[in-house]
Amino acid sequence: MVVNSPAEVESATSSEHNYDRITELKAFDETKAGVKGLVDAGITKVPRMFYSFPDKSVKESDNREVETSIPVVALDDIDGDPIRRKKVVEIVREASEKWGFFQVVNHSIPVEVLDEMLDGVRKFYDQHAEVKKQWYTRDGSETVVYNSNFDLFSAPSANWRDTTYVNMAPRPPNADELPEACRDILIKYSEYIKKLGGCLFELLSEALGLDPNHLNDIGCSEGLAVLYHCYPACPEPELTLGATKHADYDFMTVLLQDHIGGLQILYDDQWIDVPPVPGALVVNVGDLLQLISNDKFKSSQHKVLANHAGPRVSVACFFTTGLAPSSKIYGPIKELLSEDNPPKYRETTVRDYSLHYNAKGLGTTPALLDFRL
Ligand SMILES: O=C(O)CCC(=O)C(=O)O
Ligand SMILES: [Fe+2]
Repeated sequence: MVVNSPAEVESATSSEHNYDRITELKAFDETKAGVKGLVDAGITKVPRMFYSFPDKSVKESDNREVETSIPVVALDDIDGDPIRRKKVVEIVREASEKWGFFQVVNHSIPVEVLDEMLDGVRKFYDQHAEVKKQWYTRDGSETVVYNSNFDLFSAPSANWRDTTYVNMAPRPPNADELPEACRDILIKYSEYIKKLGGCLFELLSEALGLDPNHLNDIGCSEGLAVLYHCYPACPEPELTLGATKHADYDFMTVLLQDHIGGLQILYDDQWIDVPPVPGALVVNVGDLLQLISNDKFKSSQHKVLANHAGPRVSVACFFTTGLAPSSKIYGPIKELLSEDNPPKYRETTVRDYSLHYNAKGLGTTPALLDFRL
């Protein structure tokens, strides 16, 4: 059966849902070669397991012009010039309330380091499938977790991407446990990102009207998980997605994307492009920051389109301790609450929130809603 319009995709994916999906998923997973393996083998049709469902919550026919796009903020001089810092905090506040997203430039990570990081990711995924296989696993306790679709067996549709995941803080792995293809730059880049993360959490604290150290002091920048993605060129990009609509499960994400583009955020029922800006990093508020800010800051849903061009690579740095054992309890920050602003969420640990999010997988209802009081 040849399928090409979204309506036909929907009908195919629902009426033929009993096609041998599980067998196909298992066969795909057992190749340990990911989506890149399919593309390298010369596939010309997107297999059904990757078909995405039309998103009924978004008005596709609505062509309203959106008057603005997410801001790009320059971070130079914010330590030496209090007036400039105030301006930057104001932009960060507005963007975090309205979009949950902004981009930063002049962030003190040299552009050569950004380029080297993206090159390292390309080098990792360009390795022969037999070499990469050693890292392919679904065991989250491994130091390096490379696979395609962490939720392959639970999500309604698979994404056209492969991902590798490494926890770089608070307990970084030994260098020799990391893949040689990107080892050195991964360590160097993580150091830069930890520093930048500390500085961004200061700005976010100030934007919430708190002491600059508040978010760092309560542990928001304690954990860093680095996820590097590969979105191979797709022969039929209209049938699938690079990443299904989702919000991030951490406090904050700092994303490095290459020149190809495809990242979009959902704002006022419309998809807005997050265009690649040379030298920029994309910053977004995660679910846990929305929770502790009691909805002042927004963890926006976003997705990644599949593309004929590629592979697109990106590096998403998640500020979270993820599934590591955690005893710290997070709930809406007391200083932000009042009679008019009572807590909107129940308390949780980072681990419990992450477990809940992972169990749901992408493409379901937002995990954060399940923590609302
Ligand atoms: O690759 C991208 O542009 C976005 C990745 C992303 O949304 C994620 O890792 O959560
Ligand atoms: Fe994301």
